[in-house]
Amino acid sequence: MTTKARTNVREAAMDLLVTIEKNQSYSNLLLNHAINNNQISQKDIGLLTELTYGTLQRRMALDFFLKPYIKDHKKLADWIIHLLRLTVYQMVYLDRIPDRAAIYEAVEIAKKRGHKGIAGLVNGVLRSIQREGLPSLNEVSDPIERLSLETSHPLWLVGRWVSQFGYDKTKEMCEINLTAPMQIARVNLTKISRDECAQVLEEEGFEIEKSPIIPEAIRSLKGNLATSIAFKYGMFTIQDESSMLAAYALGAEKNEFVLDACAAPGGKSTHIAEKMQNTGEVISVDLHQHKVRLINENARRLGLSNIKTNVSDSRLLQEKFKQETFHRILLDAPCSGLGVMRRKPDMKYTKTEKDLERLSSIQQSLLTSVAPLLKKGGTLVYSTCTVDKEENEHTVKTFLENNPEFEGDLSFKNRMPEAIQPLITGFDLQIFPQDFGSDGFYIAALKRKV
Ligand SMILES: C[S@@+](CC[C@H](N)C(=O)[O-])C[C@H]1O[C@@H](n2cnc3c(N)ncnc32)[C@H](O)[C@@H]1O
Repeated sequence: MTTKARTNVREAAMDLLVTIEKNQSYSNLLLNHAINNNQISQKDIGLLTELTYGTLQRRMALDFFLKPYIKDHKKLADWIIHLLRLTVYQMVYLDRIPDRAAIYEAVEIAKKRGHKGIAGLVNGVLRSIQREGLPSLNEVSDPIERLSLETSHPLWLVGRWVSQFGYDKTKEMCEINLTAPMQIARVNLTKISRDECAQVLEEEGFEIEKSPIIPEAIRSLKGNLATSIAFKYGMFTIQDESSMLAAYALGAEKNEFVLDACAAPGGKSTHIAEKMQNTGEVISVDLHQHKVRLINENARRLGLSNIKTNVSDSRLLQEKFKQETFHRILLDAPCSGLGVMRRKPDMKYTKTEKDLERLSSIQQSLLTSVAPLLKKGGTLVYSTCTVDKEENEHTVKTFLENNPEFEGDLSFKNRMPEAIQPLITGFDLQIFPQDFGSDGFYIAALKRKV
């Protein structure tokens, strides 16, 4: 890698970090945009991703390290702060980059983007850190505050998780959230077997491993599966293993009539439709036209003709469908997404406790509104990609208290993949990211009494 290319990558990472923070926009979307716009070479994509995600992931710890060396944080332009964070990230967490190289590159960027004085300041701060070392996190005596800083999770969230799940589980979760997630795909069994799909991808140059958890899932050890020819031919869907469990819990059978009430972009609808072997009908509803278009595109790519989409507010579906219409209903509710922080690290700093309260009331009203559409004896699955008792257990408990014609479905364990069954004791399941390395996810299976 030439020095010039490296400078460009760091500068691109710095610009990305500025934009992500300013616009509070999604890091994954902006990263792809930056790769295409800056014509980042294939071999530099890895470094750009690592620098951007790593600096975002570790932001609070990096600020803790920088604090004694910056007199007035507020006086510095945003890009200088991001440049300093980015460089300290390399110095602390990336062994393969020598400190002097990281500092040299930062000073060059500061010269180019600012003036001599700024370059001197950047050089001074970084050289002092190199000479005097980092402040120790052991100085923080409160264990919750220390964990929050060490793993860069907001204090309110760490405190909330500790009170809900205990310190040890929270620590494991915060630590795994700092690691890069694997890319997982669900093979479209209506088109091809898992073995055949793995072989096709290996012939394309990917390195594939079979999921030990989900019988139709594969893991990509090398390469972005979305760029494969097999993807274009609809042989698989990119989806996390935890998300695949929702269709298992629902257990839809051939020729049934199924509602997916919050369906876009269609990850679970298409899984359900595949499990029904392209028979029956899946009604896939979402609030937004542009998102519903994605469900249609995915269904087309996968060759599934048993999905019918509908742009609606699912709280109003009783105006469109008669009571007791569906054999099964999935409500994969809008949620705080605390289970997918590894994929969207910027989210850690934008979510607030208020968001969780607001969501809990939306989830409650969605559940109450779709429930009457279920046939007697039918199955209702409630799921979220979050780890929070208010949005999960509490939402379901309140629903059951107010709707005595529903009960927990204890038989759902038998429908789940074998590897998951030992985790299930009742009618619901909270998956933590540290359980299998998959996303944090919650599923509750309910039944309408006959
Ligand atoms: C967790 S995402 C669904 C992911 C989807 N099930 C999948 O597997 O691809 C939640 C979805 O709910 C939709 N949504 C939010 N409020 C809604 C409402 N009142 N009615 C219908 N859809 C809603 C959002 O637009 C979002 O696409």
